Amino acid sequence: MSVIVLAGTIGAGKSSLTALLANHLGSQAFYESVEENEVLPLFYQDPEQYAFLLQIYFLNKRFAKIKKAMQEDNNVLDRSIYEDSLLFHLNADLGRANDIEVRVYDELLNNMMEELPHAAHKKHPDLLVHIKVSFTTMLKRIQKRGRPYEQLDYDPTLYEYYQELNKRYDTWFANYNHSPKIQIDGDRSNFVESPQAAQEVLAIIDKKLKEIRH
Ligand SMILES: Nc1ncnc2c1ncn2[C@@H]1O[C@H](COP(=O)(O)OP(=O)(O)O)[C@@H](O)[C@H]1O
Ligand SMILES: Nc1nc2c(ncn2[C@H]2C[C@H](O)[C@@H](COP(=O)(O)O)O2)c(=O)[nH]1
Repeated sequence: MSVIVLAGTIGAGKSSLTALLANHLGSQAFYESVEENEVLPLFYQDPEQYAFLLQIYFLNKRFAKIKKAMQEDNNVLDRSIYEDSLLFHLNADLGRANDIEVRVYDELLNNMMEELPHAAHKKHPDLLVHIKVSFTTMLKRIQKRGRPYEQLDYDPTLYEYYQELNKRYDTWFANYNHSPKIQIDGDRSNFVESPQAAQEVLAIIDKKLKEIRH
């Protein structure tokens, strides 16, 4: 069984392209747990208090979604489990998790990653699609989507948080080697409002999937 997974910073366009791609492939989209996530708003209110709990929440939900997504071919996952550690360690580096929490998280993540092949028939996705956006675009997209607790006027310190996150994604993608990968320029391709841009992105993904599977 194979899945395609979307990766990218906050507001990059993962959920939007997940929907487009799943519709194009006639498969199921598995979105990140956000709207029903009771910890997320608490995290943005008090990151020091909730960074660890939020990460355990997301890790657990991601693992469950991978198991479900892997039950059929060509399903599409919104954000990869490989980004979980990036997000948690950014928060830990900002002092929002203590050494014990980091140790507990790292051990749990390692154990769960070892269980992936048994739980999901296959350890890795067929393809990871990274949407790269500039920091300026990231901020614009977060504002456009309009989640109150993500806005800079809610918490101006989110500027540095988002800036560091976007910077770390470049290194993360460069080092990612768990599966074939491609990168989409989210600054230039308006696959949300331009049907032509959407077709172009889907054609790029189709081409890569064909290469991988033949
Ligand atoms: N390529 C794009 N061009 C223009 N707007 C986009 C693009 N990708 C996403 N958006 C918009 O940016 C916001 C965030 O998109 P979303 O898919 O939720 O990103 P993510 O899931 O990566 O956080 C939404 O309002 C969406 O309509
Ligand atoms: N601290 C963490 N926050 C996370 C994680 N995964 C998502 N998120 C946050 C970021 C956004 O506010 C929201 C949705 O993410 P998008 O990238 O889809 O905008 O949830 C995580 O693992 N840790």
